[in-house]
Amino acid sequence: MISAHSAAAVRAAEEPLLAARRPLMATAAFALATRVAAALRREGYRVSGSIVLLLVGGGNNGGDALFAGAHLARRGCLVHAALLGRAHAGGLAAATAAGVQVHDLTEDDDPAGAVLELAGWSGVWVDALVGIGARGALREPLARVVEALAEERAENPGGAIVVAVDVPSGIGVDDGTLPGPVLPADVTVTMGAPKPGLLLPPAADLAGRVEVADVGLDALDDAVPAVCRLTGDDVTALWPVPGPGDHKYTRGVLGLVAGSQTYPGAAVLAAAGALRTGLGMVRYLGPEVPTALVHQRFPEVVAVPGRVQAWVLGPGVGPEPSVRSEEVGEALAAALAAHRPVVLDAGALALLGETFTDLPATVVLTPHAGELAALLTARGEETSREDVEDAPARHARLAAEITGATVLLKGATTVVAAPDGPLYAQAEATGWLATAGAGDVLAGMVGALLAGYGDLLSGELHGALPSDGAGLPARLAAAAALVHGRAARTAAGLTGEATAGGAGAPVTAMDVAAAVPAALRALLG
Ligand SMILES: NC(=O)C1=CN([C@@H]2O[C@H](COP(=O)(O)OP(=O)(O)OC[C@H]3O[C@@H](n4cnc5c(N)ncnc54)[C@H](O)[C@@H]3O)[C@@H](O)[C@H]2O)[C@@H](O)CC1
Ligand SMILES: Nc1ncnc2c1ncn2[C@@H]1O[C@H](COP(=O)(O)OP(=O)(O)O)[C@@H](O)[C@H]1O
Ligand SMILES: [K+]
Repeated sequence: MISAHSAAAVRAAEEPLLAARRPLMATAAFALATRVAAALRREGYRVSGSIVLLLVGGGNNGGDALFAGAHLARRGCLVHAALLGRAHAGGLAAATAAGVQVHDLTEDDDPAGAVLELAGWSGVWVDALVGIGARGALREPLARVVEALAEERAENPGGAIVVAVDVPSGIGVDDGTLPGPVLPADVTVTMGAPKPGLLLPPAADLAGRVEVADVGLDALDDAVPAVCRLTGDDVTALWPVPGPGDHKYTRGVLGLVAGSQTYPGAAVLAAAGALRTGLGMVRYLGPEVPTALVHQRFPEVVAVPGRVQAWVLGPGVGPEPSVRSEEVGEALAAALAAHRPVVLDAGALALLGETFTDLPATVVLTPHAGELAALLTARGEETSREDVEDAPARHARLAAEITGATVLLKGATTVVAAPDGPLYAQAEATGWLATAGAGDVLAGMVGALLAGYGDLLSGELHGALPSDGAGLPARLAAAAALVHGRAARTAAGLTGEATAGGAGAPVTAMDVAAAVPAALRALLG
């Protein structure tokens, strides 16, 4: 698992070390210099003779860069430092002593022009304007400098390597927002632990490759992270694998109220997602047309009511009131009364306007940005789709707090929030996944996982959710999002790992469901 910690948590972990006079900045700077050298070599450049431009702000973030610049100068780089704030005194002295050429632009009439000129002949730009001490959007003149560099980089994408120190300057460190201009990085060297904004959209998309420099913040090992990203190993540990003692009822039965006469296909897609995820049985409850379609594709689906361990309600049901949405409402009331975990998707989300308040965290909502905006607005928090897209984590958390439920907000990076505990941010999807019905498949997958843990989540086995079971629905939802993303990559002809390159090829939602077993095989061995 990749764990990100808030700026405050990082500062708290630093405090005792600084009090004990541990040389944190020296350690950070040495790691930064090493990573800059490695980035140069990856691109096929020699370190000695490379020209490096340090963009230095007035805080310790700039101090890191100045000390790193001294190391790089001693390794034969030609290092320039553009000072855009009152520079860290020790760092400046070290840099000057090592032969770094210092350009004090704090009183310059046109700092953006001066930086652009230096940037034009530099092979690496080190962004150390602000780190975790940033407050809001970059102020002038930093904003203008960053805008000019970002424009130059967009026009000349194969140009300089951009290395951000700790975070790309000006991102919302704790919430992943972009309050103002930010220079996209190729590499972010982050100190001690990743910061939430390096995992959360939209800021995470500007961080490039994130490398963690170990500065010995051991206190963070025991701290609850602010944001997590599950890796393949976490999913392997979580995924229910049947043993010799299992039968279909112990593996989990999922009740599915999805699809309507208008959108019958969603029933098939949600069933496909659930079945490919692995569970004992899917019970489908719906009208004639979708039932026939489901049976045509999956004769193993049982279409009579009976015992279930979890529910998926709402895919392929329109948001407007209808006989079908009433059925969804009745199923939800029954599931809540029986303390069963439930996934609420599409049409079921519209029921949450005024009714069904105070939900348990075992209810998982799966909105996309537009649906989350509608849900929040219906709950008195006027919100547009753009608001959600600008701050996905904040809005997912708000919806979780208002409803009590776990919220899985779909997008290129899928964010999962419970009312408390860490957020999850999973980014393994490919753009090909943005296709009609892919969300229905995901709803089925989340439902199947909840069914696998259904008795535990219902508190039947343990009387109550065990303490390490708090946050389990969010972890399971994040695991489903990881596998869904990897299945899409597999179906598109990419390798499952998100780091693999290549464009791949279009996929349908059914292709994604069909690729889930292959994605799981790669994880479960
Ligand atoms: N405390 C330490 O000794 C360590 C600090 N580290 C580095 O220090 C950084 C944190 O340093 P600081 O607390 O000094 O803070 P920063 O250097 O991140 O930022 C503070 C500076 O930015 C300015 N600033 C803040 N918001 C701004 C805005 N919106 N527009 C323009 N300027 C703005 C402030 O006036 C101040 O000059 C970390 O990100 C990390 O890079 C690391 O070296 C590890 C050890
Ligand atoms: N740009 C993107 N890149 C990768 N995945 C995406 C992107 N946009 C959306 N997705 C994913 O595609 C799926 C689309 O789901 P959704 O919008 O609910 O579609 P539908 O309602 O038609 O099923 C979600 O899993 C979402 O996370
Ligand atoms: K920075």
